[in-house]
Amino acid sequence: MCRVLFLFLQCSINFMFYKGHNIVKNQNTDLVLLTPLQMQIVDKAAAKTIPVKQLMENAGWAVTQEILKRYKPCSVLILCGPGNNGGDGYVVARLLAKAGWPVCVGAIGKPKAGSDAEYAARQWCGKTVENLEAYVEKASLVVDAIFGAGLTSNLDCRIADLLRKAKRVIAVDIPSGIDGETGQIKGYAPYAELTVSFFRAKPGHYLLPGREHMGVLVIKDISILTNTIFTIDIKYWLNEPGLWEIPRAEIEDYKYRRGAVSIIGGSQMTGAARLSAHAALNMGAGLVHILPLGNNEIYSNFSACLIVDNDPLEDVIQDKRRKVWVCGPGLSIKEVRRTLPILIAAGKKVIADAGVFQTDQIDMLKGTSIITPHMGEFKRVFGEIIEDKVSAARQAAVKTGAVVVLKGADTLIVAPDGRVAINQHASARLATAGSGDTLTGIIATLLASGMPEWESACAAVWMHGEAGYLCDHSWPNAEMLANNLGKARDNAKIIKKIDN
Ligand SMILES: NC(=O)C1=CN([C@@H]2O[C@H](COP(=O)(O)OP(=O)(O)OC[C@H]3O[C@@H](n4cnc5c(N)ncnc54)[C@H](OP(=O)(O)O)[C@@H]3O)[C@@H](O)[C@H]2O)[C@H](O)CC1
Ligand SMILES: [K+]
Repeated sequence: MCRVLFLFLQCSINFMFYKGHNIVKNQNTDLVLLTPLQMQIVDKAAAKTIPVKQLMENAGWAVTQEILKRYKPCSVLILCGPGNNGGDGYVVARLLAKAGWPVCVGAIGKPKAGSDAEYAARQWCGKTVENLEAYVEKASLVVDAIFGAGLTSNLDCRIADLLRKAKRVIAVDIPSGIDGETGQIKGYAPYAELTVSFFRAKPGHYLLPGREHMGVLVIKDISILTNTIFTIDIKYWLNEPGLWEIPRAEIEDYKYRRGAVSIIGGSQMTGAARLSAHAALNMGAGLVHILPLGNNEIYSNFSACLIVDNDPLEDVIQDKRRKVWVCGPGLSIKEVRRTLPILIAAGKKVIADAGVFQTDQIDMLKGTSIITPHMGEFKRVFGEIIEDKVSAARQAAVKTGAVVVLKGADTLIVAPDGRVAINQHASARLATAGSGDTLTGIIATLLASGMPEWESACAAVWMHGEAGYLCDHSWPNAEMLANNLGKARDNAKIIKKIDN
């Protein structure tokens, strides 16, 4: 009850800040992810009201509290780099030693004269060791305060070798070597068992491969005010309820207002379109049509709730109430070429999946609303990833004008205007045949119910993950996922109620 009240108050305050502000629009600030560069801007803004020395003290205190909460006293080596990450490390050393723990510091580089990190280093009166190789092997815990947001290039081999020898690592802000924006590894990065970061998480905490290195990730408040976020053009969010809102069923709803989903049904691989339809029906679409390109009987026998079109596509698209179409699941390239251009030319909102990714013809996708490739399909259409996958997905979104759902263990939902949501709400067990068709049906339902493109895709990806979690310990197949969607939708609303 208290938590609900607290969250309600917090969100009301957040909402007051949102109003009238044109950068973060009606979106839960708790879900904002800040790039290292944006974090520097926040730090600078925060430093106008709280000195950096105090922020550093708060950061070090926050890390110390997490260590004291989780571990019994043991020998700790704190590796401190030359910047403020190292500064946080010196604070941890002082506070842990004060709590009676056997602590020593290993200095990797020297803080700049007059810097806040140098100030923190001077406050450390305990043991500083030189022979780091020997100490790192002996220490029960190694605190990695070498580099955080300020990492600029690959980790030096000596530092990498040192970290390799550590048995159990606790990372301050982020494990050294992980790029806070992309989650990529710069040379080497340790696998921490606990990572304590501050104010807001960074994209690199959730993007793979970085995410695998975090262990338990804890984000601590260090007294930076939420309103410092509003000076920044936020582009990254964690995909959780609160980032989007699912329309409620209203008493005056009728089937077309709830949303009509139309699916092109392949003539050979008929399971995919049926799975999309099954998901749309279970997600609460007002009505679901399949337009078969052959094999009508199998679609007609599928479900009494499904409407199977008898007329050709050219006629069916005249129905203005049928705005949202799924094109691709189970389709051959020939079938895609026969249908996709007609849908786009008719101004339909098209969710393009599977069969549309069989060529490298990007132009074919222009005018679609949402595309949902997995990494293999993405590379086939857009080529190898040269920088990182977020940049590649952003470029693809700009080129096609569509929201790109780049499916994987860290599914990205990227809008042509640059917004990126990172999804971690999914288990590896979702990787099963038909799972993508189910996702397409969920997206179509939400889009047909009036949600905007990016929000529909974000909500659908979360609910797809939730449906997988609802399968408990069994291995979900696509039908089981679809069967859990009603409950997944309810759960999204329950969490949403608390957050807003
Ligand atoms: N609000 C907050 O979240 C706060 C965070 N704090 C902590 O501050 C760090 C960020 O501090 P910063 O000083 O910007 O950066 P780092 O400590 O990560 O590193 C900067 C120094 O490291 C050198 N560097 C960078 N990469 C390498 C490399 N590959 N090899 C060798 N040296 C490297 C860099 O040298 P330059 O020549 O590039 O300048 C710097 O000397 C954040 O992560 C938090 O832990 C604050 O304590 C309080 C508020
Ligand atoms: K670190």
